[in-house]
Amino acid sequence: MCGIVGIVSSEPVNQLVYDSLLLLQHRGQDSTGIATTDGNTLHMRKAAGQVREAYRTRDMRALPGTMGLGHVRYATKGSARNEEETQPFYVNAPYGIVLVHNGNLTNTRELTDELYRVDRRHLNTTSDTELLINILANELQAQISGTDLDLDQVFTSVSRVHERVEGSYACIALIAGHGLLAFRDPYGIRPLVLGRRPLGFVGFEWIVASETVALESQGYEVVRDIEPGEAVFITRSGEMHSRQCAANPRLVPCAFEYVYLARPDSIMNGISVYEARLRLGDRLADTVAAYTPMGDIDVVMPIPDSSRPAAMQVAQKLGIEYREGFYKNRYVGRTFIMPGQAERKKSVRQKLNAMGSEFRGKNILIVDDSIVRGTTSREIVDMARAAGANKVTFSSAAPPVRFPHVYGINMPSRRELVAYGKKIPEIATEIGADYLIYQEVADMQSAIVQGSRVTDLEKSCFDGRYVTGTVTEEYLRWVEATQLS
Ligand SMILES: O=P(O)(O)OC[C@H]1O[C@H](OP(=O)(O)OP(=O)(O)O)[C@H](O)[C@@H]1O
Ligand SMILES: NC(=O)CC[C@H](N)C(=O)O
Ligand SMILES: [Mg+2]
Repeated sequence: MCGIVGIVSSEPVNQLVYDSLLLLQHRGQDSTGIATTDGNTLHMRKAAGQVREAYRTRDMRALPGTMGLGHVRYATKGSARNEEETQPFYVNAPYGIVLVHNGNLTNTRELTDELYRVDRRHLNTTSDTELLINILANELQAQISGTDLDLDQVFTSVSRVHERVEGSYACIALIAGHGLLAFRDPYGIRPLVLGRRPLGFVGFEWIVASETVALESQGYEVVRDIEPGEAVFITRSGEMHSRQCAANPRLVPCAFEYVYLARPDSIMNGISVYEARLRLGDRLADTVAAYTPMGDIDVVMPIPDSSRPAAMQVAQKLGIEYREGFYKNRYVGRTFIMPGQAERKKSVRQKLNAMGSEFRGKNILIVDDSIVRGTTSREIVDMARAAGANKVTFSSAAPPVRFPHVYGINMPSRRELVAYGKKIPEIATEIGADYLIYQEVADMQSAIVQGSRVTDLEKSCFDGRYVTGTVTEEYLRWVEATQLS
């Protein structure tokens, strides 16, 4: 996952894009970039690290213009450390395009070959986003007949992108001199939402972003989610046009957004992330009650931050006291999205500290939102024991992660997953817990979608079923062999 935002206004947008990226920082910490346009010229600043460290005043001054977009990256393809792969990507024809992408393409080998052989385009990195912008540019170029660009040409190009590209992609592009284009893959795997606020007497300032938190915190009205397969084009003068560009769109959003990635105060596809996490806690409590003798638990404890809503609900439903025994260092970011296992492991210790008084002699039920590599759970169980806990029961509000995630979350390799090829008692031994309880897949799905129009979720990392066509055993092996450096 990454965080993306695009804004069309009649006033300078650089600060608005920056502020939006700060609100989306939880979606990516590797690098960031902003591009703006003041008519025909595209201005761009990119840097490694988080938003607050990346832009200085002189960088912001170098980003004039009334249309802009921005990106915070959590790399899933290529390299997290390669500056060349920091987004936005730029191509000079047609017109000049910059693009930001949240997601991961699964037919990159075929696309790389086609772009070279048929389209005669050069790729300079191994980023899937560079592929995507070149496919879009190529299709747009093929549509243009005169010098001007019309809506049909824009939307037909997006239809062609849907035909050629497989995987997940929520994208925003600026076409210099023309407008802002946003589109979502035909399954709507990654999120994208449209908002606006009044500007002047008749017009609106428009925003497109990964999460509603970027809209609401800045006073934008949430208009709606961009539909799977849909494209939205906002002209320089603020007219908004949209069209369904996919042949068979079907909403299958990523379950992991609700489990971990998104901020709890966002609403995605009509589902409040916070409420989904509360319901995950409710269902988990039932499973805990079914498998654990209740006398075995004195307190319920979350692992800050993401498991808090679920843990509160587990405690309430079981009628057991909720205590916060792990104190979180607010200056350490999210550990799961850091690149490299050594850094992730070290950061769990830096991030969380166990308070002895909450553990000594007690039987603890620890609740986390998910267990992926087991980095957090191993350290946490160890810390709980060192702080004097008696029995440690570990529970996860998501089911075991047993399959690679190929749609925009960096868990490409089965051997990295602590649950891969193991039964639950074996995983418990691996993380050092006395008992281990996981959410059931069906309970996770019903907890997330309850009361919404969403009927299915992209949950391949839990059940091994991939919604797009190209994900074969051979592909997974290739991903494992060439995984992110
Ligand atoms: O099994 P693992 O590979 O360790 O991954 C799972 C853990 O990583 C995440 O926490 P993170 O520190 O990233 O963020 P948070 O503060 O939002 O919980 C998640 O909430 C789990 O705690
Ligand atoms: N997490 C993402 O959305 C990553 C986007 C893109 N695949 C990259 O690696 O840069
Ligand atoms: Mg966590």
